[in-house]
Amino acid sequence: MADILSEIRGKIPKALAAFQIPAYSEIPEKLTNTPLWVKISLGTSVVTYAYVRYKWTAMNEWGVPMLTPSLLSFGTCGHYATDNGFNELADRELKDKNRKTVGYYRLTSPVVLTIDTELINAVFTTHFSSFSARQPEMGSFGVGKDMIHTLDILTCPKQWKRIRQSISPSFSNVQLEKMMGITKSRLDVLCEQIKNLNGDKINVKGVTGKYTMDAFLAGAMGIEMELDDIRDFTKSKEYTYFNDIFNPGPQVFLSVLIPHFGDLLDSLDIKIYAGDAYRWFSGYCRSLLGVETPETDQRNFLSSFKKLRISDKEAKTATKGLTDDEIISQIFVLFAAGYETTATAMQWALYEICKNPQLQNELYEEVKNVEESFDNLNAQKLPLLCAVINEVLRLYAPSGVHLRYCNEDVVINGIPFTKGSNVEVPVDLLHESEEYWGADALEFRPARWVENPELYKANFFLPFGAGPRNCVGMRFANMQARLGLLRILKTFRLEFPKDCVANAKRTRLTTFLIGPTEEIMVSFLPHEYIH
Ligand code: HEM
Repeated sequence: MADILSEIRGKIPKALAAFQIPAYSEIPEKLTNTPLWVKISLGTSVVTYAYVRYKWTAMNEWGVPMLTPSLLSFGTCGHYATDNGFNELADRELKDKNRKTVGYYRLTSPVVLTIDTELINAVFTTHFSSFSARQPEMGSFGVGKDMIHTLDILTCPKQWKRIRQSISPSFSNVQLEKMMGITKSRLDVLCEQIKNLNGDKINVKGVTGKYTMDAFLAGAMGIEMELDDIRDFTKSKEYTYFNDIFNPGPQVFLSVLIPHFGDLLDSLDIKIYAGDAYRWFSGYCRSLLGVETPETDQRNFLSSFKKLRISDKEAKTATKGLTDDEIISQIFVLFAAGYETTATAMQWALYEICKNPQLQNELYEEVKNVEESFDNLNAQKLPLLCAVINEVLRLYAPSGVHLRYCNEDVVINGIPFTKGSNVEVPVDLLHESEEYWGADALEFRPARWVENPELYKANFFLPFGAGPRNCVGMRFANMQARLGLLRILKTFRLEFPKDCVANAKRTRLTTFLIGPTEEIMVSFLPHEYIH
C-alpha cells in the first residue's frame, strides 16, 4: 500500500503533493458553517480534479512529445468540435514543429497522434490484435439499437471477425461484376436525367450523390429512387434521412464523453437523433428479411446475407454467419459508409477535371472507346482515369482520420501503450507530407500515379485505412467511382457556368468527412450535341 501511495504521490504535481490537510481548529469558522451540499460539491470537485490531474500523468514516461492538457478543453478536445480543428491541430503540432508523433489526452484517455508510417504499420497491422477496435464500447451512439452491430463500431474481436468474414465475399470480383449490371442500369437513368437539364448548371454533389445512393439502394436492397428531376435529389427522403443520421448535432458527443451512455440509451430503447430515418431504414430491412427471395434476385448484399442467417444462440459459438439484427446493422453501415464517401470522391474528381480542360480532353480520348466491362475498370485499361481517382483520394480523402483503440497493454516501437489508449492518424497531413510525396505534394498532379504505377501500394497512401480492419468496401468504391466517371466522361463535356468562380477548397467537417467551401456548380453538355 505504502509503495502504491508513494508511486501515486510521485506522479501527482508538486503543488498538490505538498498540500497538507489542516487541523480542524485551523479551518475558518465560515467554512465549518457552510451547508453540507456545498462541502460535498467542493470535496467532489477537489477529488475529481486530483483524479484528472493524476490521469494526465499517464503518458509522462512514454517518450513522445506531449501537449499540455487543460480543464477548459477537456484535456485536448477542442479540435473535435470545430470544422478543420483536427487538421489545424495536426498542422500546428506535427507539421509546423517538424515532428511525426505527439501525445495528448482526449478527456483522460491517452491519444498518440502520428504520421509515422513505421508506427502506423505496427499498430494497424503487426499488432492488430492489441488494436482491433476503433473506440471503446459506445453502443449505437443513440441512433437506435438496431444499429449496435455495425461493422465499423464493433469492439468484440470475435463478433467483428465473424461478421467481417461473412460479408467480405460480397465484395469479391464475381459479386461486384454481378452488381455492375444494376449499377449500369442506374447510370442509364442518371444520364437521361442529366440530359433533361439541357445544359443548366447543377450542384455536382447532387449528381454524384444521386448516383452512388441510387446504385447502392438498387444493388443492395432493391429500392429504386424515383425522381423525375435530378435536382430533387436533395429533397428526397433517402437523402434527408441520410443527412439526419450524419449531422446528429452535439448530443452525439454524450456517448463519447460519458462512458456507457450509448449502451444505456440502447438498453432503454431511446433514440437521441434521426428517429424517422432510423424507423424507415430498419423497418424496410426487417420487411425485406421476412420475404422469400428467388435465387436470381440481384439485390446482392441483402440476398447474400440472408443465405448466412443464424440464430442468436448459434452466433455465440459460430465463426461464420449473421443474425437478423446483424444483417440490418450491416446493410445500414454499408449504405452509410458507401454513399457519402464515394460521392465525395467523385465530386472532387469532376471538379478537378472541369478545372483543367487539357486533362478533360486527355481523359475523353482515354475513355471514349472503352467498353463498360468489369475487366476494363483497372489502371492498365484506364491509366489516367485511375490516376485521377487516386490523386483525389490523396488530396481529398473522404475519411479524414484513422482511429485505433488499445485493448491490452503493449509496447510498440518503444511506446508503452496502455489498455484504453488511442492512436489517431491525420490523413490529410500524411497525404500532403513533402517527405513522403516530394516538393509538389500539395499539387493536384495525376501524372505521379502514371509515372509510378506502384505508388498506390505506398504505406503513406491510406485513403481506405490499413491492416485487417481497413475499408471492406474498397473494391466496391473503386468499381462504382471508375464506372461512374467512365460513363459521365464518355457522355458529357463538363464546364463551369459563366457566373461561377471555381474556387472551392476542401474543408474538413467535425464528422471527419470533407465538404467544399462553396457549392460546386457544373454544366453537363452531351458530347452527342457538341460533335
Ligand atoms: C471512396 C470511398 C471510400 C473511402 C475513402 C472509404 C474509407 C474508409 C476508411 C478510411 C475506413 C476505416 C479504415 C480503417 O480504420 O483502417 C473505412 C471503413 C469501412 N468502410 Fe469504407 N470507404 C469508402 C467506401 C466504402 C464503401 C463503398 C463501403 C461499402 C459499401 C464501405 C464500407 C466500410 C465499412 C463497413 C467499414 C468498416 C470496416 C471494419 O470496421 O471492419 N466503404 N472506409
